[in-house]
Amino acid sequence: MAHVRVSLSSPFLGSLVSSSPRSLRRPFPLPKSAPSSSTMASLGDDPIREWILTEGKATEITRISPIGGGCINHASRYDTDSGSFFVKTNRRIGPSMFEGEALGLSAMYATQSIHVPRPYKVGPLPTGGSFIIMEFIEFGSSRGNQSVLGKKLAEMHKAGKSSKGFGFDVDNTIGSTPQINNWSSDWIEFFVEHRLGYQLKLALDQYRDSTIYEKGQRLSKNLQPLFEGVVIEPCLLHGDLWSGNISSDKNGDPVILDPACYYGHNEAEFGMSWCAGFGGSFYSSYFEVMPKQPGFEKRRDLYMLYHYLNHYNLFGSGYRSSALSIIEDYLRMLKV
Ligand SMILES: Nc1ncnc2c1ncn2[C@@H]1O[C@H](COP(=O)(O)OP(=O)(O)OP(=O)(O)O)[C@@H](O)[C@H]1O
Repeated sequence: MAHVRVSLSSPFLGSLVSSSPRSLRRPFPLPKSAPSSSTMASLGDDPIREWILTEGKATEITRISPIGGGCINHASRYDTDSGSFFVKTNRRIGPSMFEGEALGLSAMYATQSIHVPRPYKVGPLPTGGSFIIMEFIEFGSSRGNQSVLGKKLAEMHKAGKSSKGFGFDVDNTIGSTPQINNWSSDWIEFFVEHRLGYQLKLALDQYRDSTIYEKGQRLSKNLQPLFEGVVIEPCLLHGDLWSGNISSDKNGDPVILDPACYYGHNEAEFGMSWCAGFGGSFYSSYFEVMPKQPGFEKRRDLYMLYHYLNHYNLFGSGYRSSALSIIEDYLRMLKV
């Protein structure tokens, strides 16, 4: 999914902070009558209505309201006599993007740990494009309790195990950049090839940035000392955990949305922490469930580097110096 990354601590985007990213726009009331035969005949033209009025077990859709906040997709709330549904549509991109999102949501949902919307249906739109229908979540007013967020995220990491190694069953996107998830039994190899390597090559191709490419490659070949004494089990990651994808439900429990899931080193989950505002209570609760591993602090910037490079590739040179200085600091530290 595409994002404009907004971090209160970001020196680049501070003025873009939206005051109410989750606010609903003006709703469009629908007629309350039961579906007529002509409506029924046209249901096949509208697979969203069709699913809601059949498998969704509703007999009428009472209102459809657009929801703001997203960047690349159109989001709506469908209110029905069997509850509300959250629907995203994209008029240009086929179902593969939403299939990736749905598989990620299903995997996280299956851990029964942190609240994520349950995905119901993905499909093509008859006029081109695609849709996803999922559980509608009524958000609460607060951002939720940091300590509970840390604990529940760690529970998800602990419960979400993989028998296939590092990767995911489908590729997905990080922002709008493809994220390759080919399975691998070796975490460093996976991270070097499909995370750092992909972004470095993109920077070379689109900006001809041979400096960042060559220094980044040199770092990639010398990562081993950062992982000494660490046992890395693949665990389910949200993959794009920043403040725009974290909320709370009306009970105050944390909710995480809009994932770019894969199975990876749990510490890679903190790669977006520079846009997430995690505090001390978040980390202490997290580490009670998923103990901190030796060298955690040394690897923290490495995992951020992937996302800084992605921001550089998505949004341009404002992020280049952050990415380059992380690379150069590591080259100095590792003496390579
Ligand atoms: N299950 C849900 N129930 C209710 N509201 C939701 C749900 N999922 C997302 N939203 C809200 O809908 C808005 C758009 O969703 P989302 O951010 O997933 O859209 P997108 O266009 O796919 O993403 P992006 O932000 O990556 O462009 C967000 O502001 C979010 O708060």
